[in-house]
Amino acid sequence: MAKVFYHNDIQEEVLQNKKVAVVGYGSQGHAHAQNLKESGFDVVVGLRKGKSWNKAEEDGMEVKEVAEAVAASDVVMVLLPDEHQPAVFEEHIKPNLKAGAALAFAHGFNVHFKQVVPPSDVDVFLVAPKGPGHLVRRTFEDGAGVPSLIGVEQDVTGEAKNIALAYAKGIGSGRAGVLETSFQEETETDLFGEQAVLCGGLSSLVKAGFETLTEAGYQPEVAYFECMHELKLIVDLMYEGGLEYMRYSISDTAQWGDFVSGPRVIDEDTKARMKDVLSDIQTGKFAKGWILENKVNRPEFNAINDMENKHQIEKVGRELRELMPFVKKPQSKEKDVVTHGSR
Ligand SMILES: NC(=O)C1=CN([C@@H]2O[C@H](COP(=O)(O)OP(=O)(O)OC[C@H]3O[C@@H](n4cnc5c(N)ncnc54)[C@H](OP(=O)(O)O)[C@@H]3O)[C@@H](O)[C@H]2O)C=CC1
Ligand SMILES: CC[C@](O)(C(C)=O)C(=O)O
Ligand SMILES: [Mg+2]
Ligand SMILES: [Mg+2]
Repeated sequence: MAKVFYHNDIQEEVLQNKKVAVVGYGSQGHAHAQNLKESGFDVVVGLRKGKSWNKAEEDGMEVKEVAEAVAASDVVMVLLPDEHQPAVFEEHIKPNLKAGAALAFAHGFNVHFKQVVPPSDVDVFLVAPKGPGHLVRRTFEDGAGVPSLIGVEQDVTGEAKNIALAYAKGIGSGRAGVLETSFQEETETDLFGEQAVLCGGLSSLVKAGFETLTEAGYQPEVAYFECMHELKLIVDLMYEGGLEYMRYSISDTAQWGDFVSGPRVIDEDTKARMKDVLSDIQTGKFAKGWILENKVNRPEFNAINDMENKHQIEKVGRELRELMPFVKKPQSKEKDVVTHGSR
């Protein structure tokens, strides 16, 4: 089994006398900054003036322009959207990085695909939480945490791994487990997971199920509860006890249906297409396409996003969730207004 580091295995002194700049205050940024601060570390948030700046100040954070925050810090965690990192890095981060400082990321995309080339006199590591930023914060507040991967790309001080471990502990990941990886493995597995399973695969599965039922004449509300709402309840069981515990809780009829019909829906052809998705990630084809899409201001991204938000499952879901006050209002609602803002 891979070595997994937990809270008590990790020494945090190596980070205690250092200033940490968290650049960006979005999904990951607000969680890292607040968790690290509450873990007793000295944190400054690096931003441009605007929505996130105001939010970070309201949350009681010390906030500076990116260049100023970087110049004042020993560890610089880059938590900007991946597509904005190269420009901000060139203009504001690289010229202000102190020799011997550490440059850190929560995803290896830009370093692995050489969109960001760090100077040779700094440590470079990643601490990549395996969960959405809002859950990095929420689980921390609940006394738990989200697991993280750490990886070291450059180690000029000889302390890069220990700093990465202390950082991971500071955001709460020591409570869930910290695993060592490389930038390549983190980048490729993270992109694959979000495309084939967690986001792309799942949203396509949910929509296909909803459309199959509604096109057969069933009520959209019934289809929504069946294919979207109940998914969380089923996944919670998998999170707690794997497929086995989920299958223990469901009826034997459902379990038999799982065994005989699941492989009819997700079959060897699906797996072959998953392998194609993985191959496009490994060869850099996906990254090239995403970088180009951003260079031309995202026409395809925006068109698909508009269309997806108008899907019947979204409309019926909004109406039904209004009637379930116990369902948490998504903080990401703000994302609709701010685009990539202070979520
Ligand atoms: N989202 C997630 O849960 C996960 C993300 N990651 C990784 O973490 C990193 C951050 O992602 P995520 O948290 O989603 O990012 P967000 O899209 O939430 O980041 C938005 C933040 O970046 C700021 N920002 C954007 N452009 C600039 C700029 N030019 N100058 C200064 N600040 C800017 C925004 O400020 P403003 O309000 O001024 O626009 C805002 O504070 C990425 O590498 C991602 O892959 C890793 C694991 C999970
Ligand atoms: C699953 C999507 C993710 O990789 C994440 C929350 O871990 C991301 O890039 O947001
Ligand atoms: Mg990701
Ligand atoms: Mg991820």
